[in-house]
Amino acid sequence: MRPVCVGDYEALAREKMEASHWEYFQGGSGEEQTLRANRAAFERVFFRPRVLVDVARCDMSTQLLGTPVSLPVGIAPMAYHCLAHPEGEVATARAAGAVGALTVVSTFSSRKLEDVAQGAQGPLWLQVYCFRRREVTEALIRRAEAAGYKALVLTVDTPRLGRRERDVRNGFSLPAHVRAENFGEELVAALHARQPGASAVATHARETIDPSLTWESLAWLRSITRLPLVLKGVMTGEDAARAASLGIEGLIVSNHGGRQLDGVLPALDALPEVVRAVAGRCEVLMDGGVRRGTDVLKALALGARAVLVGRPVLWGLAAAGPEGVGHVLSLLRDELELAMALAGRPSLDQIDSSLVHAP
Ligand SMILES: Cc1cc2nc3c(=O)[nH]c(=O)nc-3n(C[C@H](O)[C@H](O)[C@H](O)COP(=O)(O)O)c2cc1C
Ligand SMILES: CCCCCCC(=O)C(=O)O
Repeated sequence: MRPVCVGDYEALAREKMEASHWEYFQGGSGEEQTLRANRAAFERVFFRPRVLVDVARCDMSTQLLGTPVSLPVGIAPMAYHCLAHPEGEVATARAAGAVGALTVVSTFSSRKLEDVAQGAQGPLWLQVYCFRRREVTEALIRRAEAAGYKALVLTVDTPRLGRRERDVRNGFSLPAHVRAENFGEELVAALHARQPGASAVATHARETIDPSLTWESLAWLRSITRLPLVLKGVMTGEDAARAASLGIEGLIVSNHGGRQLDGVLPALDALPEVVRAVAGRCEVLMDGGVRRGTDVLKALALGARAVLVGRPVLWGLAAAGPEGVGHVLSLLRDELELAMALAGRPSLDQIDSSLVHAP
Protein backbone atom coordinates (compact mmCIF):
# COMPACT_ATOMS: atom_id res chain seq x y z
CA MET A 1 0.00 0.00 0.00
CA ARG A 2 1.17 3.56 -0.71
CA PRO A 3 2.38 5.27 2.49
CA VAL A 4 -0.40 7.25 4.15
CA CYS A 5 1.75 9.28 6.53
CA VAL A 6 5.36 10.38 6.81
CA GLY A 7 6.09 7.71 9.42
CA ASP A 8 5.25 4.97 6.91
CA TYR A 9 8.31 6.00 4.91
CA GLU A 10 10.62 5.29 7.85
CA ALA A 11 10.20 1.51 7.67
CA LEU A 12 10.36 1.50 3.86
CA ALA A 13 13.61 3.49 3.87
CA ARG A 14 15.21 1.27 6.49
CA GLU A 15 14.65 -1.81 4.32
CA LYS A 16 16.41 -0.17 1.39
CA MET A 17 19.48 1.18 3.14
CA GLU A 18 22.81 -0.27 4.24
CA ALA A 19 22.65 -0.53 8.06
CA SER A 20 25.51 1.87 8.96
CA HIS A 21 24.23 4.51 6.53
CA TRP A 22 20.76 4.20 8.03
CA GLU A 23 22.19 4.63 11.52
CA TYR A 24 24.07 7.76 10.44
CA PHE A 25 20.75 9.25 9.27
CA GLN A 26 18.69 8.14 12.26
CA GLY A 27 21.10 8.58 15.12
CA GLY A 28 21.46 11.25 17.75
CA SER A 29 24.25 11.96 20.20
CA GLY A 30 24.93 10.37 23.59
CA GLU A 31 21.85 8.76 25.16
CA GLU A 32 19.68 10.26 22.40
CA GLN A 33 17.65 12.01 25.10
CA THR A 34 17.19 15.15 22.99
CA LEU A 35 16.38 13.11 19.89
CA ARG A 36 13.44 11.50 21.74
CA ALA A 37 12.48 14.73 23.49
CA ASN A 38 12.07 16.59 20.19
CA ARG A 39 9.18 14.25 19.33
CA ALA A 40 7.73 14.09 22.81
CA ALA A 41 7.50 17.89 23.00
CA PHE A 42 4.84 17.95 20.29
CA GLU A 43 2.71 15.53 22.33
CA ARG A 44 2.59 17.95 25.26
CA VAL A 45 0.95 20.69 23.20
CA PHE A 46 -2.82 20.59 22.54
CA PHE A 47 -5.09 22.67 20.31
CA ARG A 48 -7.87 25.08 21.28
CA PRO A 49 -9.84 25.07 18.00
CA ARG A 50 -12.39 27.71 17.04
CA VAL A 51 -15.62 26.69 15.30
CA LEU A 52 -18.06 28.16 12.78
CA VAL A 53 -15.27 29.74 10.78
CA ASP A 54 -15.39 29.70 6.96
CA VAL A 55 -12.60 27.29 6.07
CA ALA A 56 -13.69 26.55 2.50
CA ARG A 57 -10.23 27.66 1.41
CA CYS A 58 -7.07 27.43 3.51
CA ASP A 59 -4.09 29.45 2.33
CA MET A 60 -0.66 28.14 3.34
CA SER A 61 1.47 30.42 1.19
CA THR A 62 3.94 32.81 2.79
CA GLN A 63 7.32 34.47 2.29
CA LEU A 64 10.60 33.51 3.92
CA LEU A 65 13.12 36.36 3.90
CA GLY A 66 11.22 37.80 0.96
CA THR A 67 11.11 34.53 -0.99
CA PRO A 68 7.58 33.30 -1.78
CA VAL A 69 6.88 29.69 -0.80
CA SER A 70 3.65 27.68 -1.13
CA LEU A 71 3.84 26.23 2.36
CA PRO A 72 5.56 26.98 5.66
CA VAL A 73 7.49 23.70 5.50
CA GLY A 74 10.97 23.47 4.02
CA ILE A 75 13.79 20.96 3.88
CA ALA A 76 16.46 21.14 6.59
CA PRO A 77 20.09 21.05 5.49
CA MET A 78 21.37 17.49 5.62
CA ALA A 79 24.66 16.08 4.43
CA TYR A 80 25.13 13.24 1.95
CA HIS A 81 21.71 12.58 0.37
CA CYS A 82 23.51 10.23 -2.06
CA LEU A 83 23.58 7.69 0.78
CA ALA A 84 19.84 7.46 0.17
CA HIS A 85 19.63 7.79 -3.61
CA PRO A 86 22.11 8.18 -6.50
CA GLU A 87 20.65 11.53 -7.57
CA GLY A 88 20.97 12.84 -4.01
CA GLU A 89 20.30 16.53 -3.36
CA VAL A 90 19.47 17.20 -7.03
CA ALA A 91 16.45 14.91 -6.70
CA THR A 92 15.50 16.34 -3.31
CA ALA A 93 15.56 19.96 -4.44
CA ARG A 94 13.70 19.18 -7.64
CA ALA A 95 10.93 17.48 -5.68
CA ALA A 96 10.73 20.32 -3.14
CA GLY A 97 10.55 22.92 -5.91
CA ALA A 98 7.66 21.07 -7.51
CA VAL A 99 5.56 21.65 -4.38
CA GLY A 100 6.88 25.20 -3.90
CA ALA A 101 8.91 24.41 -0.78
CA LEU A 102 12.24 25.88 0.32
CA THR A 103 15.33 23.66 0.30
CA VAL A 104 18.32 24.43 2.51
CA VAL A 105 21.33 22.74 0.92
CA SER A 106 24.11 21.51 3.21
CA THR A 107 27.76 22.56 2.90
CA PHE A 108 28.32 18.80 2.83
CA SER A 109 25.96 18.15 -0.03
CA SER A 110 26.88 15.06 -2.02
CA ARG A 111 26.04 16.89 -5.26
CA LYS A 112 27.66 20.16 -6.33
CA LEU A 113 25.67 23.19 -5.22
CA GLU A 114 25.56 24.39 -8.84
CA ASP A 115 24.04 21.09 -10.01
CA VAL A 116 21.42 21.28 -7.25
CA ALA A 117 20.53 24.82 -8.35
CA GLN A 118 20.30 23.84 -11.98
CA GLY A 119 17.77 21.08 -11.29
CA ALA A 120 15.70 22.99 -8.74
CA GLN A 121 12.56 24.97 -9.58
CA GLY A 122 12.09 26.32 -6.06
CA PRO A 123 14.02 28.59 -3.70
CA LEU A 124 17.36 27.48 -2.27
CA TRP A 125 19.35 28.65 0.74
CA LEU A 126 22.87 27.42 1.45
CA GLN A 127 23.81 26.11 4.89
CA VAL A 128 27.36 27.13 5.81
CA TYR A 129 29.88 25.47 8.09
CA CYS A 130 32.80 27.76 8.75
CA PHE A 131 36.11 26.08 7.92
CA ARG A 132 39.41 26.66 9.71
CA ARG A 133 40.58 27.80 6.29
CA ARG A 134 38.37 30.84 5.81
CA GLU A 135 39.14 30.98 2.08
CA VAL A 136 37.32 27.65 1.66
CA THR A 137 34.15 29.10 3.22
CA GLU A 138 34.47 32.28 1.19
CA ALA A 139 34.84 30.38 -2.09
CA LEU A 140 31.74 28.30 -1.24
CA ILE A 141 29.70 31.44 -0.57
CA ARG A 142 30.83 33.05 -3.82
CA ARG A 143 29.70 29.98 -5.72
CA ALA A 144 26.32 30.00 -3.94
CA GLU A 145 25.77 33.66 -4.82
CA ALA A 146 26.64 32.99 -8.47
CA ALA A 147 24.28 30.00 -8.57
CA GLY A 148 21.31 32.03 -7.25
CA TYR A 149 21.01 30.88 -3.63
CA LYS A 150 18.87 33.37 -1.73
CA ALA A 151 20.26 33.24 1.84
CA LEU A 152 23.05 31.77 3.94
CA VAL A 153 22.32 29.63 6.98
CA LEU A 154 25.29 29.55 9.35
CA THR A 155 25.13 26.52 11.64
CA VAL A 156 26.31 27.63 15.07
CA ASP A 157 25.79 24.49 17.18
CA THR A 158 28.67 22.47 15.75
CA PRO A 159 32.11 23.63 16.89
CA ARG A 160 32.73 19.89 17.01
CA LEU A 161 30.51 16.98 16.11
CA GLY A 162 28.33 15.51 18.86
CA ARG A 163 29.33 12.01 19.89
CA ARG A 164 27.04 9.80 17.86
CA GLU A 165 27.64 6.43 19.38
CA ARG A 166 25.93 4.49 16.60
CA ASP A 167 28.51 5.89 14.16
CA VAL A 168 31.38 5.21 16.57
CA ARG A 169 30.27 1.58 16.97
CA ASN A 170 29.88 1.18 13.21
CA GLY A 171 33.20 2.87 12.41
CA PHE A 172 31.10 4.95 10.01
CA SER A 173 32.79 6.44 6.96
CA LEU A 174 31.53 7.50 3.55
CA PRO A 175 31.60 4.94 0.74
CA ALA A 176 33.75 5.93 -2.26
CA HIS A 177 30.73 6.83 -4.43
CA VAL A 178 29.33 9.37 -1.92
CA ARG A 179 31.51 12.50 -1.73
CA ALA A 180 31.30 15.96 -0.26
CA GLU A 181 31.15 17.20 -3.84
CA ASN A 182 31.63 20.89 -3.13
CA PHE A 183 35.27 20.35 -2.19
CA GLY A 184 38.53 19.04 -3.58
CA GLU A 185 40.05 15.72 -2.64
CA GLU A 186 42.50 16.99 -0.02
CA LEU A 187 39.70 18.53 2.08
CA VAL A 188 37.45 15.47 2.13
CA ALA A 189 39.82 12.49 2.22
CA ALA A 190 39.25 11.92 5.97
CA LEU A 191 35.54 11.26 5.34
CA HIS A 192 36.43 8.03 3.54
CA ALA A 193 39.07 6.78 5.97
CA ARG A 194 37.50 3.84 7.78
CA GLN A 195 38.67 3.47 11.36
CA PRO A 196 37.14 0.90 13.71
CA GLY A 197 35.75 2.61 16.80
CA ALA A 198 35.67 6.09 15.24
CA SER A 199 33.30 8.15 13.12
CA ALA A 200 35.05 9.51 10.03
CA VAL A 201 32.56 12.39 9.93
CA ALA A 202 33.58 13.40 13.46
CA THR A 203 37.28 13.13 12.64
CA HIS A 204 36.78 15.20 9.52
CA ALA A 205 34.84 17.83 11.46
CA ARG A 206 37.62 18.12 14.04
CA GLU A 207 40.22 18.57 11.31
CA THR A 208 38.38 21.05 9.11
CA ILE A 209 35.72 23.02 11.01
CA ASP A 210 36.71 26.17 12.93
CA PRO A 211 35.89 25.64 16.63
CA SER A 212 36.91 29.21 17.50
CA LEU A 213 33.97 30.88 15.73
CA THR A 214 32.42 33.67 17.86
CA TRP A 215 29.89 36.48 17.56
CA GLU A 216 32.76 38.63 16.28
CA SER A 217 33.18 36.26 13.31
CA LEU A 218 29.74 37.31 12.04
CA ALA A 219 31.18 40.68 11.00
CA TRP A 220 33.60 38.82 8.74
CA LEU A 221 30.75 36.81 7.22
CA ARG A 222 28.73 39.97 6.68
CA SER A 223 31.72 41.63 5.01
CA ILE A 224 32.00 38.96 2.32
CA THR A 225 28.36 38.65 1.25
CA ARG A 226 25.20 40.64 0.69
CA LEU A 227 22.96 37.62 1.14
CA PRO A 228 20.69 37.62 4.21
CA LEU A 229 22.11 35.68 7.15
CA VAL A 230 20.29 33.06 9.20
CA LEU A 231 21.76 31.42 12.32
CA LYS A 232 20.83 27.77 12.80
CA GLY A 233 21.05 26.24 16.24
CA VAL A 234 20.05 29.17 18.45
CA MET A 235 18.27 27.76 21.51
CA THR A 236 18.05 30.59 24.05
CA GLY A 237 16.46 33.99 24.34
CA GLU A 238 19.86 35.47 25.28
CA ASP A 239 21.54 34.37 22.04
CA ALA A 240 18.45 35.23 20.01
CA ALA A 241 18.40 38.78 21.37
CA ARG A 242 22.10 39.18 20.61
CA ALA A 243 21.62 37.95 17.03
CA ALA A 244 18.69 40.30 16.50
CA SER A 245 20.65 43.26 17.86
CA LEU A 246 23.39 42.47 15.29
CA GLY A 247 20.84 42.62 12.47
CA ILE A 248 20.79 38.90 11.68
CA GLU A 249 17.80 38.36 9.40
CA GLY A 250 16.69 34.92 10.53
CA LEU A 251 17.06 32.28 13.23
CA ILE A 252 16.43 28.56 13.17
CA VAL A 253 15.61 27.19 16.60
CA SER A 254 17.25 23.79 16.35
CA ASN A 255 19.23 21.25 18.32
CA HIS A 256 20.44 19.64 15.10
CA GLY A 257 17.84 16.89 15.38
CA GLY A 258 19.35 15.73 18.69
CA ARG A 259 22.74 15.14 17.08
CA GLN A 260 24.85 17.71 18.95
CA LEU A 261 24.58 18.49 22.70
CA ASP A 262 22.58 15.64 24.19
CA GLY A 263 20.27 16.81 26.98
CA VAL A 264 19.56 20.17 25.38
CA LEU A 265 15.87 21.02 25.52
CA PRO A 266 13.49 20.12 22.70
CA ALA A 267 13.45 22.67 19.89
CA LEU A 268 9.69 23.19 20.25
CA ASP A 269 10.14 24.11 23.92
CA ALA A 270 12.89 26.61 23.11
CA LEU A 271 10.80 28.30 20.42
CA PRO A 272 8.62 30.64 22.55
CA GLU A 273 11.54 32.23 24.40
CA VAL A 274 13.39 32.87 21.14
CA VAL A 275 10.30 34.38 19.55
CA ARG A 276 9.79 36.61 22.60
CA ALA A 277 13.43 37.72 22.64
CA VAL A 278 13.60 38.81 19.01
CA ALA A 279 10.23 40.59 19.21
CA GLY A 280 9.71 40.60 15.46
CA ARG A 281 13.23 41.79 14.59
CA CYS A 282 14.06 38.62 12.65
CA GLU A 283 12.20 35.69 11.15
CA VAL A 284 12.17 32.60 13.36
CA LEU A 285 12.00 29.07 11.97
CA MET A 286 12.37 25.81 13.87
CA ASP A 287 13.28 22.21 13.18
CA GLY A 288 13.46 18.94 15.11
CA GLY A 289 10.89 16.19 15.32
CA VAL A 290 8.33 17.58 12.86
CA ARG A 291 6.51 14.55 11.45
CA ARG A 292 2.87 15.68 11.06
CA GLY A 293 0.89 18.61 9.72
CA THR A 294 -0.41 19.05 13.26
CA ASP A 295 3.23 19.42 14.43
CA VAL A 296 3.68 22.20 11.88
CA LEU A 297 0.53 23.93 13.14
CA LYS A 298 1.73 23.72 16.77
CA ALA A 299 5.11 25.24 15.85
CA LEU A 300 3.41 28.06 13.92
CA ALA A 301 1.11 28.71 16.89
CA LEU A 302 4.15 28.98 19.15
CA GLY A 303 5.61 31.66 16.88
CA ALA A 304 7.57 29.95 14.10
CA ARG A 305 7.21 31.47 10.66
CA ALA A 306 7.97 28.08 9.13
CA VAL A 307 9.43 24.71 10.03
CA LEU A 308 12.12 22.63 8.42
CA VAL A 309 11.92 18.87 8.13
CA GLY A 310 14.99 16.64 8.27
CA ARG A 311 15.01 12.84 8.41
CA PRO A 312 11.56 12.26 6.81
CA VAL A 313 12.90 13.76 3.59
CA LEU A 314 15.75 11.25 3.57
CA TRP A 315 13.25 8.46 4.26
CA GLY A 316 11.19 9.55 1.25
CA LEU A 317 14.31 9.80 -0.91
CA ALA A 318 15.62 6.37 0.11
CA ALA A 319 12.24 4.67 -0.27
CA ALA A 320 11.03 6.18 -3.54
CA GLY A 321 13.51 8.75 -4.90
CA PRO A 322 12.23 12.21 -5.87
CA GLU A 323 8.63 10.94 -5.86
CA GLY A 324 9.10 9.90 -2.25
CA VAL A 325 10.38 13.35 -1.28
CA GLY A 326 7.49 14.98 -3.11
CA HIS A 327 5.02 12.67 -1.39
CA VAL A 328 6.48 13.35 2.08
CA LEU A 329 6.08 17.09 1.51
CA SER A 330 2.58 16.68 0.05
CA LEU A 331 1.51 14.59 3.05
CA LEU A 332 2.71 17.32 5.42
CA ARG A 333 1.04 20.01 3.29
CA ASP A 334 -2.28 18.15 3.14
CA GLU A 335 -2.22 17.35 6.86
CA LEU A 336 -1.47 21.00 7.66
CA GLU A 337 -4.29 22.17 5.43
CA LEU A 338 -6.73 19.81 7.14
CA ALA A 339 -5.50 20.82 10.59
CA MET A 340 -5.94 24.51 9.75
CA ALA A 341 -9.52 23.82 8.63
CA LEU A 342 -10.35 21.79 11.73
CA ALA A 343 -8.78 24.43 13.97
CA GLY A 344 -10.75 27.23 12.36
CA ARG A 345 -7.62 29.05 11.13
CA PRO A 346 -7.81 29.26 7.31
CA SER A 347 -4.74 31.47 6.85
CA LEU A 348 -1.31 31.63 8.45
CA ASP A 349 -1.87 35.11 9.88
CA GLN A 350 -4.77 33.71 11.95
CA ILE A 351 -2.49 31.25 13.72
CA ASP A 352 -1.25 32.49 17.09
CA SER A 353 -0.62 31.27 20.62
CA SER A 354 -4.36 31.30 21.43
CA LEU A 355 -4.60 28.18 19.27
CA VAL A 356 -2.62 26.04 21.71
CA HIS A 357 -2.63 24.94 25.29
CA ALA A 358 1.08 24.43 26.08
CA PRO A 359 2.57 23.32 29.41
C1 LIG B 1 21.67 12.79 8.25
C2 LIG B 1 21.63 14.22 8.75
C3 LIG B 1 22.58 15.12 8.28
C4 LIG B 1 22.54 16.44 8.74
N1 LIG B 1 23.42 17.34 8.20
C5 LIG B 1 23.36 18.63 8.57
C6 LIG B 1 24.21 19.58 7.96
O1 LIG B 1 25.00 19.28 7.08
N2 LIG B 1 24.12 20.87 8.41
C7 LIG B 1 23.25 21.24 9.40
O2 LIG B 1 23.20 22.42 9.75
N3 LIG B 1 22.39 20.36 9.95
C8 LIG B 1 22.44 19.07 9.57
N4 LIG B 1 21.56 18.18 10.10
C9 LIG B 1 20.52 18.64 11.05
C10 LIG B 1 19.25 19.06 10.29
O3 LIG B 1 19.46 20.23 9.56
C11 LIG B 1 18.08 19.34 11.23
O4 LIG B 1 18.47 20.25 12.20
C12 LIG B 1 17.48 18.09 11.89
O5 LIG B 1 17.62 16.94 11.09
C13 LIG B 1 16.01 18.33 12.19
O6 LIG B 1 15.47 17.28 12.91
P1 LIG B 1 14.58 16.08 12.27
O7 LIG B 1 15.52 15.21 11.52
O8 LIG B 1 14.01 15.45 13.49
O9 LIG B 1 13.51 16.71 11.39
C14 LIG B 1 21.58 16.85 9.68
C15 LIG B 1 20.64 15.93 10.15
C16 LIG B 1 20.66 14.63 9.68
C17 LIG B 1 19.61 13.66 10.20
C1 LIG C 1 30.67 19.77 11.06
C2 LIG C 1 31.06 18.90 9.94
C3 LIG C 1 30.34 17.63 9.76
C4 LIG C 1 28.89 17.80 9.60
C5 LIG C 1 28.23 16.59 9.06
C6 LIG C 1 26.81 16.82 8.73
C7 LIG C 1 25.99 17.08 9.94
O1 LIG C 1 25.78 18.19 10.33
C8 LIG C 1 25.40 15.98 10.64
O2 LIG C 1 24.57 16.23 11.55
O3 LIG C 1 25.70 14.80 10.36
